[in-house]
Formats: sequence, structure tokens, C-alpha cells
Amino acid sequence: MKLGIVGLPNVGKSTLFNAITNAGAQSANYPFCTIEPNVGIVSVPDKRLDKLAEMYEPEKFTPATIEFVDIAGLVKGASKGEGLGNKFLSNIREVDAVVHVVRCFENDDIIHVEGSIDPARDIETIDLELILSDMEVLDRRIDKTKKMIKADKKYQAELEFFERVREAFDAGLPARSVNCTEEEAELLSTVNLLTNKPIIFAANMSESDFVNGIESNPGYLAVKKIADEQHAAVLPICAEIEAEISGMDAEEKELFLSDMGLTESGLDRLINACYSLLGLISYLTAGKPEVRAWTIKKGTKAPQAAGKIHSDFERGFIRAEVIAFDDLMACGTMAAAKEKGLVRSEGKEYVMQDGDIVLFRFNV
Ligand SMILES: Nc1ncnc2c1ncn2[C@@H]1O[C@H](COP(=O)(O)OP(=O)(O)OP(=O)(O)O)[C@@H](O)[C@H]1O
Ligand SMILES: [Mg+2]
Repeated sequence: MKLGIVGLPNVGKSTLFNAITNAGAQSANYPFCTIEPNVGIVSVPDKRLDKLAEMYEPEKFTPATIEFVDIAGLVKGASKGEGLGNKFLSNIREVDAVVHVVRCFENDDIIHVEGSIDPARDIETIDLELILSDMEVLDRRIDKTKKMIKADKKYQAELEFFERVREAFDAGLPARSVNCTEEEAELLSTVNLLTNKPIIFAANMSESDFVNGIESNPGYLAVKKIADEQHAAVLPICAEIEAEISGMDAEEKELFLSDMGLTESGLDRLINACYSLLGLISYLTAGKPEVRAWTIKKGTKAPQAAGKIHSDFERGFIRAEVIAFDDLMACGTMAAAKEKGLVRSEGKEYVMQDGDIVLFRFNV
């Protein structure tokens, strides 16, 4: 799972990305390793997994991970190949979701490419480039659909839907803002549109606004309004604070955050928000050799979840022995939980739940 960080130049993308990357480099286990200068893998913070590690003292500890890509800054005309235009756009086409960093902090020393702070305008600028690029992709699909109609009239409805999306583009609206039925959403997902990717707007605020009152920052409110209209998520953040805490150890970090009246770093909130944005959940496996989180899509059934570990587990699936995290914690040990009958035996049709602790039985 890959997330692309996008935005205008000089809005705080690299500060945020470096905070992410740095946070990982500090971590002892596996959290974070840089593959390329602009790609970072970050572990998904999960307090349940930490608790399991305390319980089992495992030899290996493997959290779930997601990948962040610091995509080159965007300039006007990118869709026409300006600057890093085409490369930039193809980078975005490869990611599963987008974090759009929007500048909401005032600071005369830091140049804004447009000369003033105006988050609504900035979002519009980026959206427009992405929409222009999407128009080309959609037009090709519309041509194809028209040809298919000649052979089979049933494609007429598809064409009408695509044309409705095209009208939204003409009005300067991203694909994600179009109201869709479930079927239409399914159809739309078969066209790889930049403006249909799940998105989080990261409203990058000054330290004082972030600490003293997010809701009084007019930039944040403007971003929130747009996010609501587009069926998108919004996350207030201060990239500078994140950069500051990324170098701290766990204890220092907790102290620093509680001094500011916070419980969780923005980065942790961002990572968790991205995880749920992508419709992902984790199931957990626990034992002396390893405590580990496995990433699956919400709604995945037990055999397919088992297949994440090994294809044999799916092929030879017999059953899953499952306990909810809270039940295990309430009992203290797996043996006690078993005695109380809290470890359930689940079959092929079982839909995995977030935080399930699982042992798969299989036979090949
Ligand atoms: N929340 C914030 N408050 C104040 N200053 C900030 C904040 N976030 C970032 N900055 C400052 O803004 C400047 C630009 O940040 P950064 O280099 O991360 O931008 P960028 O989006 O990566 O730019 P480019 O696209 O040019 O690479 C830096 O000086 C950084 O310290
Ligand atoms: Mg940068």
C-alpha cells in the first residue's frame, strides 16, 4: 500500500516526509527503512501489538507497514508536461491514496509560490492539474465505450455515467465529488483516475494555531469545507512539530506531547487515518517466535486472510482459532482464555475483524 504526498512547492511536504522517514530511522525494529531517497516505509502504530509484545516477549516484532512517497512539487501546467509534470502525474497514478499537504500557516519568511496564504485556491490549483490529466484518460475511455455501444446497447448506461463525470471535470470538480451508486463507484474504479483516489487533506498549521485552537485557523476551516464537499478526509497537523518529535525517543516524545496537551503525534494520527482511508484492518498473530500484524482489506474472510501468511494456509485451510484482543487482555493469558471458552473456532465464511488474534489450522 502506497501513499503519495502531494502539494504546491514550499508548503511543508518534505518537512512532513522527513519527519516520517526520520521517525522510522530512529526505530530499532523494522518500522522504517528508506528504499529510495523519496520513498519511506513506516510502521503502523498499534498499541495492541505493543501489549502482545509485552505478553509474549517475542524474538521478532513485526508491525504492519505502509509506504509513503514524497512526490515532487507540482507547478501549474504539470498536466501539459511543465516541470516534472508528466513524471509527477505518473507517480501519483501509481499510489493507492493521496496525502495533499495544504499550507495553512502564516510566515512572511517562507515564500508562497502564489504570494499569499489561500488554501482554497491552492487546492483548486492542484485539483485542476489532476483533473486536466484525468480528462485525457476519461476521454479515451468514453471513446472506447462509444465503440462498444455499437456492438451492444447495454453500454449506454456506462456512457451516460462517464459523461456525467466528464461534466464534473468541466466544472472543475474532481471525480471523487461525483455522487455514485455502488455499481457506479465500482465502474469508476476501473478507470485509473487521479482525482478518484482516496485522499486526506493535511492542513499544515503553525505551532501556535495547532496547540491553541485548530478551529480558529481560517485556513483549516477552508480546507475542511472543501474536504466535506469532496467526500474526503482532513487532518490538522503541524509539520514542524512532527519534525521536532521525530528525533525523540518514546519517553521524550510522550512528555513533549503531554506538555502540549496532546496524546498522539500527528504522524501517528496521519498513518492511522491513511490506514482506514484505504479500508485496511489488521489481524494479529502472537507467539514466542514472533508477534506480528497482518494487513487485510475490511471484509476479508478467514481463508484469504490466512493466504497472506502463506498460500498453503489458504489452500489447506481447515479453521481459524480466534480471540478478540480485549478478551485476551481481560484473561491475561491464552491458556486462561481457552479455559473460559473465549477462543472461538471459525470456519471458511468467517469475516475477519480488526484486532483478531488468530491461529490458522491447515492441512496440505
Ligand atoms: N507548520 C509549519 N509552520 C511553520 N513553518 C513550516 C511549517 N511546515 C513547514 N514549514 C516550513 O516551510 C518551509 C518549506 O517546507 P518544505 O521544504 O517541507 O516544503 P515542500 O512542500 O517540501 O517544498 P518543495 O515542494 O519545494 O520541496 C520550510 O522552511 C519549513 O520549515
Ligand atoms: Mg520538498
